[in-house]
Amino acid sequence: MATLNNTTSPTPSILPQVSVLDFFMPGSTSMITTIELVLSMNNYARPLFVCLLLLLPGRHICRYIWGLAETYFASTVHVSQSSEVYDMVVLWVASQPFAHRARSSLAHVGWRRTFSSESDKQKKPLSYSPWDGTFYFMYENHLFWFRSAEKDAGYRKEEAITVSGFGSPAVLKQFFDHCRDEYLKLTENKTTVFEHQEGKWKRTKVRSIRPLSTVVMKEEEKKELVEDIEGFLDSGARMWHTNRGIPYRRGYLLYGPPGTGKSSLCLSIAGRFDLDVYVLNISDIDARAMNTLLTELPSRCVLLLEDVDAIGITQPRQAEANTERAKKDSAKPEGKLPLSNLLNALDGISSHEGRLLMMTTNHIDHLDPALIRAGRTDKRIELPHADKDVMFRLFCMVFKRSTSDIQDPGKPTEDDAAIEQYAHEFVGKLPELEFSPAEIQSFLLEHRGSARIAVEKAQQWMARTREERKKMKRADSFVRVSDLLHFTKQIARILLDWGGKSIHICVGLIANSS
Ligand SMILES: Nc1ncnc2c1ncn2[C@@H]1O[C@H](COP(=O)(O)OP(=O)(O)OP(=O)(O)O)[C@@H](O)[C@H]1O
Repeated sequence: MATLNNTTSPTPSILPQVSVLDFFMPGSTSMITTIELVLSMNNYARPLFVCLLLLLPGRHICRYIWGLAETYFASTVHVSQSSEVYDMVVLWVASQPFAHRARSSLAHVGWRRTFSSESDKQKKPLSYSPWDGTFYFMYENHLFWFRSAEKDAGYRKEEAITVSGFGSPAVLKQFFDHCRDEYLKLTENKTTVFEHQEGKWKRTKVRSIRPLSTVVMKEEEKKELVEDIEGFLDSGARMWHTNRGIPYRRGYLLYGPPGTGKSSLCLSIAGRFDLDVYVLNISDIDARAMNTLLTELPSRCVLLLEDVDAIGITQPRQAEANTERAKKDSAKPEGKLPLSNLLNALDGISSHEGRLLMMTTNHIDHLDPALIRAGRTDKRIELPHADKDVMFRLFCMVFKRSTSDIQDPGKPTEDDAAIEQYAHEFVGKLPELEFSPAEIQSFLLEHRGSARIAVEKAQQWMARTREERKKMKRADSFVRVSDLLHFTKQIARILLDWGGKSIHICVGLIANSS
């Protein structure tokens, strides 16, 4: 109790003096009061109070010391979201225990499954990665910390991460190599497809490699293509080209009607040579963005330009330069990339060496000769509608048993000889070069439970498909007629307008002259 009395009694006696002090040193009154309060505290309260007082600046001091240590002794690697390294690190981090304990996380739908071979049983599985904070972990007995935050990347926000650690930068690099190895394990036997978004390459799909044998086409042509690419990707090929001053690039054009396997062949080739596919959507970008994207391509990859006839770059260059209309066209949002820019980017000084260019088109005759001249397009491969051989092989591919198929034990299965027999019957019922492999495959899949039923229904399907095509053609020609009517109306309106104006001018002139 005595102590309590002591704490209260001195305060009023010093007030008159401190108010004068306060005049010269604002805040000194309360400081002196606090000191007196501490001095008058009992033995337990005093150290407790002192500890609390120390703790407050202590936190700042610690942070300051940590900052200094980080600046002078830690190594840091920065990774932006648009880089593939981001996936490597975040995938590794997401699989670590500290990530599961993180109180702040970013949720993703089906993200890890993109890479792994987990079954698709679960609908929209969620995965989490630590987000917005600092997360500490041990790697090879070194303390590392991972930070993620949103950063300003010019006109938009971009997620960025940093990984830091004390000690030699070599350990940090070793950590990144480890993340890379884990990532490569996940993408083994997979083809990664990149597309561009906001001027940056972004991984959009990771697909299981499609075996080349599943793309049904003329075998000699396929073999020739594979050998050509093998030669191009050979370890000594780059030097060979350099020594002879020949640009180290190769271009292929795959052409044919829709659904004949052009895209499938590109993906399959990429898988066969363990290359990633970069899909360039030309209708979406201007010349500058395209140049930047091309310079960011890795040293070995497939650059895919799909439907080159349909992207507004097909006008011959002469016409492009001369006609007013072409100038107007080039201002349109679609096809805003002039052909000359594309050609320069593909094989000009700044173009990328070591890439495989694959272009696909449904209309080779619509293409500018400059785009498909030798040197830009080294090989042209036609993928036509299905002939007898293609139909036969498609049939066998769908119905023959594969060793990795999961068999239904209750279901009788036909042996390969019987399937081949059915395949011959099937081929006999359909005409050559009328249907695309995609159409035939789709029909066969409809009846994949029974080869016999597929054969029985083949002619019915053929008649139905022909009928559907006729209807589509009629609808198409109707659209064309209505387009023509619309066009005629426009012309008539312009003529009337023009005629009206001329009469008006003539009347005006006559009136003036009289
Ligand atoms: N030659 C083929 N061999 C095996 N499958 C094929 C073949 N052609 C088409 N298909 C199948 O048809 C579907 C469509 O094929 P794909 O997209 O490769 O055709 P495409 O020629 O690129 O068509 P488009 O010109 O419309 O882009 C795919 O599922 C593919 O498996």
